[in-house]
Amino acid sequence: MPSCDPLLSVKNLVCSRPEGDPIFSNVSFVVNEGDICVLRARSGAGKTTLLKCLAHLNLYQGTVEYRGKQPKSYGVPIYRTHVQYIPQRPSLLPSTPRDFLETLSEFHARRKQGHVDLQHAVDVASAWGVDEELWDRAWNTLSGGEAQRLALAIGFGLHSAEILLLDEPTSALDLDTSAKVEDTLIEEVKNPDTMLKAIVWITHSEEQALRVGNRFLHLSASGIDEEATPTNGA
Ligand SMILES: Nc1ncnc2c1ncn2[C@@H]1O[C@H](COP(=O)(O)OP(=O)(O)OP(=O)(O)O)[C@@H](O)[C@H]1O
Repeated sequence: MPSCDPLLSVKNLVCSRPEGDPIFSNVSFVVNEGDICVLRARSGAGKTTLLKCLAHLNLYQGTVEYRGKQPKSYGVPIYRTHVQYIPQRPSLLPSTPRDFLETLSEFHARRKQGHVDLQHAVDVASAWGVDEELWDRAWNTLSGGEAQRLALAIGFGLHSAEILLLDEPTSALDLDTSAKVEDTLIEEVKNPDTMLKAIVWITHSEEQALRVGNRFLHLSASGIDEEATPTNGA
């Protein structure tokens, strides 16, 4: 019988600065299959911090459950392949995109997470205008937009994430390239034959929020509100 648990369930999340004062508290929401949840808030409100909590990369209080179970019951590394955070600035990674993809794919193969299609990542990046030679350049020599597209393509190529947590994924891209990336991501969520089932997507752009989102979440220090349309100037 199919599970009736939401894909991701977040209850009473609190995340604090090292000094102890909370960045946000009382954050509760669910993510269901087919959702592209746009997450907006003023700068510094804690959007990146929230995505890192969801990926179990930050300490938090409260509960995060993926398909009804907490990250530790999957093993945190496995959990992170299913609920995958893609940072805004991948250029801080060591080595090259190809090395990173191969390292991750070896990890996935070892854990028998299914087929690891390296060529798929290369093809997706090409469709987004990334030259193949960039796969072998050091991350820190790539432009912000090149690094951003390669990091996203790696997320796709691994075919293991059911939920992508995207931190301003097109912030470094021009409008045309951004539109291509948006279309690929939306199609991937809509297509029942692909692994990807939902996205939580941070954007400062109201226009982009309206293009990609079917749910609109607004984060503040006191919690998260769901809105019918994205908040102006978030
Ligand atoms: N490791 C840390 N130590 C201290 N403060 C931190 C740490 N990480 C984040 N913060 C603080 O937490 C707050 C939220 O940061 P976060 O990056 O999550 O905000 P954001 O909403 O994503 O911002 P932006 O829209 O500018 O990217 C900020 O005030 C930030 O300075």
